[in-house]
Amino acid sequence: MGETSVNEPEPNAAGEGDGVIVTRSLTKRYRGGQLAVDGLNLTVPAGSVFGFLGPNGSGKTTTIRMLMGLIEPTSGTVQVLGRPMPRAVRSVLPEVGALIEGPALYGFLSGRDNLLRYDAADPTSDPRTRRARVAEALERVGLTAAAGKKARAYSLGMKQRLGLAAALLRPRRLLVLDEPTNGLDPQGMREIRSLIRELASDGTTVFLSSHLLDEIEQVCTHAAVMAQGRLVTQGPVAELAAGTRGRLVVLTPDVAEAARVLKEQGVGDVVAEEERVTGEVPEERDLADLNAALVRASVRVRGFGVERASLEDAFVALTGEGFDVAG
Ligand SMILES: Nc1ncnc2c1ncn2[C@@H]1O[C@H](COP(=O)(O)OP(=O)(O)OP(=O)(O)O)[C@@H](O)[C@H]1O
Repeated sequence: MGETSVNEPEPNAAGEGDGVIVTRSLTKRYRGGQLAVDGLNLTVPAGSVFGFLGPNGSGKTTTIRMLMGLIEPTSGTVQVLGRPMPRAVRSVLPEVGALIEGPALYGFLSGRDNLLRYDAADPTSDPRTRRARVAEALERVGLTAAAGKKARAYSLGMKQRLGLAAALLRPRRLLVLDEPTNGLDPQGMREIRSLIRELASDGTTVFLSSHLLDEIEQVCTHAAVMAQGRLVTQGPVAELAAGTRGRLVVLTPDVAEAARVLKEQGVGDVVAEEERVTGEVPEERDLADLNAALVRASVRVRGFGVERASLEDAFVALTGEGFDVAG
């Protein structure tokens, strides 16, 4: 591309104030004609743990590849750390730690030797402090005890952690993690999540993709939701779900009668379970009126309330689809 660092635009302070990652009308159409990402406007605030959420095939990996300068957009722009990608890829990537599609490891080398090789591949790293740097990264991800084992003997979770350690060999302003807990057991997932929280508490912005809604709710401060290549919504996680009304839950021994009354009162999607009836309350209905109607019909009510809406409720409300559908 004939890129030189001389005529590369300086990091733009105003641009970065807008976000560590900013995409405008970002679009990718693959050669076969598949429109994988369609007009994406993404803004990732500095210091956030940003969840990039979507069912399989919704365009997450394609977007991440464009963010990292691995593939060219068909149209639209990407700025990472205030600089345009892929043009500024050489100056941006050293400040970005990435874990994409599983780390590339040498199975015949130990975890420690893999990291020593990674570190040696970085022309800016000082060989005199290499061992100390690698030891610190191993410690950080909890792999010190297993550092001498060959990488091929590592579990999937240990491989992910080794990949994270490689991303942490130098201080990073941004970490980009593609499905970091994919294939891990619940314990491994918890460990990676707590590591992500710890990194974020040091001020690193973390951008991670996931197809797991509850994972995003547990670890992320902000999220963007994708469906079929398009952005459905983005913002602080608390606000995304707050915009959606949660489900009405009535606890009662008179399940059949309660279900009948609620339907009659215009409640949608009424589901009767054992000692519990749930449903969707229309916007205009006052909950107090519903409660009064139940009491009038002599339904014995043990509990009456609205469950907090989850991100999944928000997704379903925004797309009219279940979250698990493959794109
Ligand atoms: N190299 C490619 N050539 C053609 N089509 C592709 C290519 N890579 C991905 N696609 C298509 O683009 C769409 C988006 O895929 P992408 O991998 O970005 O989604 P994703 O959200 O990351 O899904 P997953 O979680 O399954 O990886 C899919 O329909 C996929 O089949």
